[in-house]
Amino acid sequence: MAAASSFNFNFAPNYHPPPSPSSLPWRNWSSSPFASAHFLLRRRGERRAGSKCFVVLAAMMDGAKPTVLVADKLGEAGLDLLRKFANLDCSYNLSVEELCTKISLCDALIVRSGTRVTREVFERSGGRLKVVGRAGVGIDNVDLAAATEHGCLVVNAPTANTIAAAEHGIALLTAMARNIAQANASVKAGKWERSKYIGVSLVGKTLAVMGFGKVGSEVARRAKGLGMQVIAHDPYAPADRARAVGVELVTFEEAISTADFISLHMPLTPATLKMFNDDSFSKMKKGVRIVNVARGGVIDEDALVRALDSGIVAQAALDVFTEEPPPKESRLVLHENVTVTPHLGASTTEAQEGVALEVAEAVVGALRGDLSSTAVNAPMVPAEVLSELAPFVTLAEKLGRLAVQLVAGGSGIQSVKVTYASARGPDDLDTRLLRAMITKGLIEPISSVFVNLVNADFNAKQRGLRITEERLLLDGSPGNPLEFIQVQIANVESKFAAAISDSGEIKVEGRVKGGKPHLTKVGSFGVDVSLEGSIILCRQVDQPGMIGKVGSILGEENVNVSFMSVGRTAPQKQAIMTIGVDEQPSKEALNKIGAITAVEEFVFLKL
Ligand SMILES: NC(=O)c1ccc[n+]([C@@H]2O[C@H](COP(=O)([O-])OP(=O)(O)OC[C@H]3O[C@@H](n4cnc5c(N)ncnc54)[C@H](O)[C@@H]3O)[C@@H](O)[C@H]2O)c1
Ligand SMILES: O=C(O)[C@H](O)COP(=O)(O)O
Repeated sequence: MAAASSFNFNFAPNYHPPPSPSSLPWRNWSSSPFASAHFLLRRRGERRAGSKCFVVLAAMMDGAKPTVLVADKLGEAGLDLLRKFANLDCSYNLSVEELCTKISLCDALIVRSGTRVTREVFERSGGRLKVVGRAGVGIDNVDLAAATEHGCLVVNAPTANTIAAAEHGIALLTAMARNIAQANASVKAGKWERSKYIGVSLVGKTLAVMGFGKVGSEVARRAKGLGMQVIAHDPYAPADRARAVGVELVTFEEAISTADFISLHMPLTPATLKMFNDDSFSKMKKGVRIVNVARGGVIDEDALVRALDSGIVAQAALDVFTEEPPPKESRLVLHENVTVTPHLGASTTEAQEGVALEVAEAVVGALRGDLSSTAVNAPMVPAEVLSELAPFVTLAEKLGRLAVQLVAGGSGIQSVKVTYASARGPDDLDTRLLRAMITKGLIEPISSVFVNLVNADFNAKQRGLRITEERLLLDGSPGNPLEFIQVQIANVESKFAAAISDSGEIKVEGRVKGGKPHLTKVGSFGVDVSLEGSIILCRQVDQPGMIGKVGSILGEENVNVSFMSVGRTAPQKQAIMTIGVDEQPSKEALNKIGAITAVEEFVFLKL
């Protein structure tokens, strides 16, 4: 039984709502099975031990210490850790031009929300920048698409400031309800306005938590402790997680129309941009109070001013703004019913030490090819799965390399079909890594780009390469993750005609035998060679003495033959000889092989 699927080229970054949360395990860390785990980072196919996950990255500066630019203030614990491993350049408040000038000398960049990491930054890095570390949660200040296109890993610190942000949300909620900021200013101005600052009670009121992730759920817990009725809206949060906190998940409309207080905790994405606008304010209960410790951009700030003026919104307490710092004359900031703080949600001593360590560990890990847990623009595979998949990862890349080298020059490759034959169901077999490695194998021999797990899909898309994946569900026990992988390139000519299968595509198939990748089929011919070094494929009329003839031509050239094998259709008919060689034979030697009378065609393939 085969289930075909065309692969989605877009390695969607976290925070860009996917169709289902489970399809993007690298988003929404609190609810992900990987939340507190470490992830394995890999460099150029070299495997390292790790406890949980895997990301391909080529970031190690062999020998030399990497340079890390810290562009926003970072806690000392993080800086100390970074110093042990890298040359640190702590330069704050850089202009765009200063940042772009420095970046070509840096292997990693660490920022908070104060620095925008734009496409220009990646472009001007000239390929040196391998990791961007965001010392915090929100990655809306990092151009993830550009990072991915440049093969640059983005990591964040998703957990260390959760409690600080939740506490700040509760602080704003209670301060707003009791006019603390306004009353404080009034007393300090020499006034004593007790009747002006009568507040509202929280107990028994309905709080709608918009975005039930890490911060939202902590706010919900605390609000319940204050005696509030808490409902939540989050299209991607599991209902059972909400139920466990005693919170009902409701629709957006229901949340905003029934709440006395609304607290915002979603990321800023194209989907959430200005989701609180004239239309949504018009559906709210008159006198609603709003807290925003998420991102300013989720509110249309002009619409909020109108809603405040009309009394639909009685009060707002805001830690974040569309533009930070907001303009001095901002009507919103100056509004008497608005309480503001300068993006202080994560600003506790504890949270800052925490994020600094969290991001420093992630960046150092990424640069070293070690453990990290927080990649936001790369898929990951659990380590236990990785250890099983490792030989198939090598096989996948080599099959891609072989297949593309079999294409005759001038044929444009557009369509590649990958078949995974396995007794495991799709839920038990994560093929993203294999697909990325096949893509790497397909692209690298014919281009100068370096393809890694971060940018594989992007590079495929750039080249107009459409890769479809098919699963062949085999009977039997799923002990092995895969029985074989097949790569087929359609609508092309081959420089080795025997590589064209009966159905007209270039076809190569491989299996893992004794932990080693083997090529087991070329076109319709069964072969069996270990995929090491390079290989010569020879189609010949099956007859005695061929191995000896080819062996002596290579021997004269001092080319070491690691193996030879012959697969034939029938005795005395056609056969394919596969010869493994450690060195590349000269053109003359290859021509001599081609001149052997029985040889009908041959090709030299580099692995
Ligand atoms: N003010 C601060 O200093 C501060 C500190 C920490 C976090 N934050 C911000 O708070 C927000 C939440 O952080 P977090 O750590 O809880 O992130 P999170 O990823 O754990 O949670 C975000 C939640 O929002 C949900 N969501 C996505 N789209 C949504 C939509 N359209 N409607 C409703 N929910 C949606 C997601 O499913 C997720 O559950 C982020 O914007 C983050 O940048 C601000
Ligand atoms: O997304 C976050 O983590 C918060 O907004 C904190 O941002 P900051 O690191 O700039 O304080």
